[in-house]
Amino acid sequence: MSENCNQSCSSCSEDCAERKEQKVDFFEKPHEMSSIKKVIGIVSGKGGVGKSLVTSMLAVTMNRMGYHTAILDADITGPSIPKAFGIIEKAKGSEFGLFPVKTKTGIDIMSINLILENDTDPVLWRGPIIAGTVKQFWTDVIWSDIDFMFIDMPPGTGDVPLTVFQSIAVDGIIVVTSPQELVSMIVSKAVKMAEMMNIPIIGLVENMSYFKCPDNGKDYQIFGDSHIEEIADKHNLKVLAKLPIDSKVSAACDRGMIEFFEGNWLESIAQKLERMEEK
Ligand SMILES: Nc1ncnc2c1ncn2[C@@H]1O[C@H](COP(=O)(O)OP(=O)(O)OP(=O)(O)O)[C@@H](O)[C@H]1O
Repeated sequence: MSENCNQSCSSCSEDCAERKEQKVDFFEKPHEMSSIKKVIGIVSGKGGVGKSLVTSMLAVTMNRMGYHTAILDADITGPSIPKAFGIIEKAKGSEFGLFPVKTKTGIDIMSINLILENDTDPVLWRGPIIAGTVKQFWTDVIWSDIDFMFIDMPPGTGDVPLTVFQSIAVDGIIVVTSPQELVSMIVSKAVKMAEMMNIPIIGLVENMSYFKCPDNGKDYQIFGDSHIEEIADKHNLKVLAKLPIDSKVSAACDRGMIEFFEGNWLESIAQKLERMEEK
């Protein structure tokens, strides 16, 4: 016990043996007309590492396997999901709630850009408003018969992702990293956050891991040697996939054609998620 103990664990940050955790359930219920079997959060330590790409590709991969998938784009200040799927129409509502927009292959999507009149308008909102909007995507949107919902989380481990994890009953998270960032620190932060929130980490995905030269077929580690395996071992986690830098993938995102990407990099993750669904 700290020598300055004031007997109030809720206002103290000491990690002492006497600490009494207060278990408060802040979970929000989804819309009463919604049916969502599994919810997977995709997180990253910082922006631009490919979190939205991994979210999109996972939804596409599981959709190809016959599951009804959905994406809740919780990245309110940097929404990139509608563009990757080439969605230009806006979300519609009824007296009961708001409906997600369906992609060409039937994936249900909700994103701030499907509501804003002009999707180039910046979202200049403070944290609580942003977190409130994400909560509404969960409580006010009618998500029908969803087998797997993927949440593209806001980057980092700050206020907004914390509120989202407290409000939405997430079944597991996948951490996306890239070799050039401070992976060790970022994974440690994500692991701590998941522990605090009591959410299982399904594993790590290393994006932009290597480049496969089309001329000689060799793999080159453009951003230097990867340390993802050691880091995963340290935290008793699994490396679920390593994605190459592939200009066809970024071109597909830019043209709104991510549903038609070719590659099976995420199939092993999809099979792992499939086993979760059976439980
Ligand atoms: N493996 C890859 N190969 C080629 N381009 C990639 C790859 N991964 C991501 N990109 C491109 O990098 C850009 C950033 O990716 P993405 O939007 O998925 O990152 P993010 O982590 O979600 O970023 P933010 O948090 O800012 O939304 C996109 O243009 C995407 O197409």
